[in-house]
Amino acid sequence: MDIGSHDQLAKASEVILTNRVGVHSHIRGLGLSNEMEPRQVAQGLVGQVKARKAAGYIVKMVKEGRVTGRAVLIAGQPGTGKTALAMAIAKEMSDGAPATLMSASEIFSPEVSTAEALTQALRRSVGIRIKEETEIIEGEVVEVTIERPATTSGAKAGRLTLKTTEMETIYDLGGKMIESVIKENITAGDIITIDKATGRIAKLGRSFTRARDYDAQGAQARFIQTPDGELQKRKEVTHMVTLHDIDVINSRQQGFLALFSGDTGEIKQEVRDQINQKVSEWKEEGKADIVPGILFIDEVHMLNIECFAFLNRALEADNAPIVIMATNRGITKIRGTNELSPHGIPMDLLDRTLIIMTEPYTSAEISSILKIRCEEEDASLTESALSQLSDLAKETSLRYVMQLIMVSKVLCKRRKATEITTEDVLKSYQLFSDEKRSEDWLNQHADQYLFHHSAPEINSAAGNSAAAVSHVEEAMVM
Ligand SMILES: Nc1ncnc2c1ncn2[C@@H]1O[C@H](COP(=O)(O)OP(=O)(O)OP(=O)(O)O)[C@@H](O)[C@H]1O
Repeated sequence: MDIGSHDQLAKASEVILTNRVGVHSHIRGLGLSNEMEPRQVAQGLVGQVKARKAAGYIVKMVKEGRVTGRAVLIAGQPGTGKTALAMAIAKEMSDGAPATLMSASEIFSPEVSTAEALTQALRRSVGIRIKEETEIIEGEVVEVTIERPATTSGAKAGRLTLKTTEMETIYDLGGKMIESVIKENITAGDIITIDKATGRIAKLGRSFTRARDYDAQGAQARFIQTPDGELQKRKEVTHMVTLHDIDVINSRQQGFLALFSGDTGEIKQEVRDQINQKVSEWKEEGKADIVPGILFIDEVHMLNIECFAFLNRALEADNAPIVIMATNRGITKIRGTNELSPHGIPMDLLDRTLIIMTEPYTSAEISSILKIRCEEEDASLTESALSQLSDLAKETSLRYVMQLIMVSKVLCKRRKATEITTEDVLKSYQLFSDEKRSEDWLNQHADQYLFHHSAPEINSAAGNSAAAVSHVEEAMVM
């Protein structure tokens, strides 16, 4: 069999190692200093300092658990980083309270009502930190013996001797435990814990007394003291689940498997009432803490008046999460009505909302964002190609230009070069139209299309964009 040349194999492994790069994958946090001051470029975010600082205060309040049921609106022109900001907030929260990110259109589905979908989203954003005492066995492994059966059908038998500084015990191992011991590669001298309820084995490190046993210890070998006292101990562990997880597990017709399929259907109000009551009992008994998190609803203008009324009410409930909304709409109709309102959001909800405005980027900021994106997409480009992309972003949009990076990279690779040049950028710009050029095209060829409505304001916008595009083309030909 021909297993392929070295080159072919190298190419195949290159494909396997390729990481998928998402549109916001470069965002790692809000990039704030300890004093809550945003750095101009940090953790993948560029500029937008006022909005980042405001977002930082929201995160701080949520982390301190001091607020519940607030509404925040991130408003700004398209492509000014509203979703990027929400992603950064979610990253900042990653180790604590839950953060749910969704688009308003996800609320509408044939399976569940909008009220149910919103309730599920809200309850997914409230965490319950459950404290539990579990029994563990903790000690240093003195000896592990696993007897393999002579026939394939026979069961394995095993014994594990563990000790502390004060005692030593031999445990018989069942089939599952034997598997864990083999998988974790447990050997004499390891300090381990065994969760008695689940049988899960965790390696804590190697015993100091064995530090000189082998010359070749792994670089990360962690040496620790042999535990003292009893082998069996009680330890407090905490788990974080969301209210929605508890709802699903307790909703009989769903079962916990619905958590994996995401197909939870409607959950009865009685189930939720019982769970709320149980959770407040746990809270009073000190067994659990309620941790309200964040629900981010992008494109919030897509919600209709009923959804807004529902949200308004839901925010008044105890332990409601912070609802962060984002929109790029100006003064527009509230869906489901003929009423105009700023951002398409009813005034009563706007009135209780903290608004964070995002501002358009300067040329230098656009250039910085593009540079970060090129690094993220592993694309190296010449200085002139970068400034050409920045110019194009001003004429078209930041989003469109970000897409050109990947196309230019493919073109560059095809001509076996390593650095994207202005020619690659120009070619990709000519291959893929931006929104303004496609609109311009439609207006020019209106008579060849079906159902073409020529709106005067669209025509004038297209006229401007045509001028802008020809200006870019001129600049690129030079
Ligand atoms: N300040 C920033 N720093 C780094 N990347 C950014 C910044 N702002 C925007 N981006 C990136 O630019 C792209 C467009 O931004 P984003 O989707 O966040 O805009 P938006 O304001 O949500 O737009 P829309 O109103 O159209 O939904 C994304 O890939 C985003 O990650």
